[in-house]
Amino acid sequence: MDVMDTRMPVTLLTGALGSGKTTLLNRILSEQHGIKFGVIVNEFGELSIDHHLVVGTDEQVVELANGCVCCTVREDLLDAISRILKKQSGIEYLVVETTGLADPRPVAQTFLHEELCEEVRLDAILTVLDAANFHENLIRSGTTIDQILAGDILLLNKVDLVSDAMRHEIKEEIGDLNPAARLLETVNGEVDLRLIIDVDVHRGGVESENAADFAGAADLGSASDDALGGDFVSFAKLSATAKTGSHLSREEISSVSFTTKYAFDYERLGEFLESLPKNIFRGKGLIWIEGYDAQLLFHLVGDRSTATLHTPWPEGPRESKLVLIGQQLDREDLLARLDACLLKN
Ligand SMILES: Nc1nc2c(ncn2[C@@H]2O[C@H](COP(=O)(O)OP(=O)(O)OP(=O)(O)O)[C@@H](O)[C@H]2O)c(=O)[nH]1
Repeated sequence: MDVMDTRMPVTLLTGALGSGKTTLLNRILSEQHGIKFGVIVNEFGELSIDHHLVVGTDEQVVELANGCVCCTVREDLLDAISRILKKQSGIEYLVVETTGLADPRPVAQTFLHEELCEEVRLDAILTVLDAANFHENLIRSGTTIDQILAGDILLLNKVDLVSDAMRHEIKEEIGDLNPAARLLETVNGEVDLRLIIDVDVHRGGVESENAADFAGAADLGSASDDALGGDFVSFAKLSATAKTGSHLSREEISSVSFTTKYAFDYERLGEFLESLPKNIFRGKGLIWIEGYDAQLLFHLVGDRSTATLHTPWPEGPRESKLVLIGQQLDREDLLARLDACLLKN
């Protein structure tokens, strides 16, 4: 990095649903590094659960509205970053976590926009890969390949869940797809932060190797801007329109969200979660179980689910939130079955 470069570095954190992005983010935020991070999270599904799971303070964490950041909410991203820059909150470094379904390339393009490029610089695109669901994710969504191709650093996470032979096979496949990227293996996102954060300093001036691609893309963006009266928002809208309904509807991926102020019955909820259909490959929830003072944190990734006691419920009325993501979901059936797990009397 140029020693005079005072722009705020941005790490773009991407990777398939449930690959371990929030786990890594929390690791980054929790370590003693003396850097004040700002975080922007974007989730797929109408409910934000990550917002409650990220360890930063409210002031540090900005949540983007529902949507896939690569398709529909790039304007929000631009606004969110501009607000962070204006706030003078002392934030020195920004991490943007995209949904697991986002192509990071158009998101990265946002940082090259003239409104931002003098104040922020893309440090690296960090792609988290789920070793346990590597092939399933490749088959399920074309964006998994986009995420691998775009990554400057690839973290092969969850290596604890696969055999050595499988790990080697996956590493070879990744190497064939993106030989230029730095490939690191991790469990629960445990990694030396110097290898992933502010890498152009630590690697001696190597800024995002894929940035050149985005520079080209940004030029294209400017050309469209001129045609639209030089207004980036219009360009973003145009791209959004062009892309809306593209990859998510083609892949028939959707989400069902459920919130309730009633407590769940432990047994009934357990039976429901164990009998989830195979077309649901991601689930996340913070759930109130009758008789428990701590929130139950539920995660489903592929065919593996965990339920652990999280932090105690804050004072006041309790509200459970659950999101299920999959292909060709039977929304009415899922909502009715969830409702049947509640204790309403
Ligand atoms: N066994 C194992 N589990 C992991 C590892 N990393 C993360 N997990 C678990 O995987 C689940 C999903 O992790 P998250 O960090 O929420 O994944 P994410 O990529 O943020 O998920 P989305 O926001 O839905 O895309 C959680 O239950 C984590 O505890 C790992 O290396 N090994």
